[in-house]
Amino acid sequence: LNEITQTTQAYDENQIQVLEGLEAVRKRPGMYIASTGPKGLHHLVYEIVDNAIDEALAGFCNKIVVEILPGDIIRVTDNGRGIPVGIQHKTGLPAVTVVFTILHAGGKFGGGGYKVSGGLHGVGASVVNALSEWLTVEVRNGEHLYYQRFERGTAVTELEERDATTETGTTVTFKADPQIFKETTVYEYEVLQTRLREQAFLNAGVEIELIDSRGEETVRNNFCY
Ligand SMILES: Cc1cc(C)cc(-c2cc(NC(=O)[C@H]3COCCO3)[nH]n2)c1
Repeated sequence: LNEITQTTQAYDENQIQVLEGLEAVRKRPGMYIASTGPKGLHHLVYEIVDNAIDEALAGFCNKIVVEILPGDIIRVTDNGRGIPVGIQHKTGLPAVTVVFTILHAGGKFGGGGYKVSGGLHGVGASVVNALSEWLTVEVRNGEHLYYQRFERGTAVTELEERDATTETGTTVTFKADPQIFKETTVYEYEVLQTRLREQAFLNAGVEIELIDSRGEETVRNNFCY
């Protein structure tokens, strides 16, 4: 009984932690991203790409695709191992759900929950999730495709196990929340292009492709050094 109680209890406490963390991000976005203007909007993409780059630095990914879809929806896909889907003992939640809902205030290098100038060092996924009208994550772990959807940071589905697949990788699709980004939610291709080229240069061996499919003609650029 204790085991069940423990899981149930942990779930409740963690639920509260999740809601408090995400509420803080939505209340004071400027504490977590540069601004809620165009710079902050583009920063959302960089936070997600940073996670895929971490996987590449770990040696398990060599291709990252960033796509701007109609409606200024962003899709980032990597061909890494896939974020773990196993249940995390502490929270009783799948690890991938924790990545998107628990505010890892300490960051990778310890310290407080404050923003570090260069970004959130690969722990910004929950911040992006909190500031998105909706976000979906798809994980391919070589056995199945897993899927989960969030709205303004709150899970609106469980982690669903879907079709079998031999592929591995992670895809995150999100729409920035116009309630947060009041000035604009339109991405500038050149701004993303400049930053992604830089990231490809700094992380030699990782191919980064940028695709803009918002217009009649799809525009694409590949960066690989
Ligand atoms: C596009 C995107 C967005 C986010 C938030 C994470 C990732 C991501 C995270 C990882 N990999 C992991 O988390 C590691 C860590 O644990 C072992 C399996 O791989 N690959 N890709 C990719």
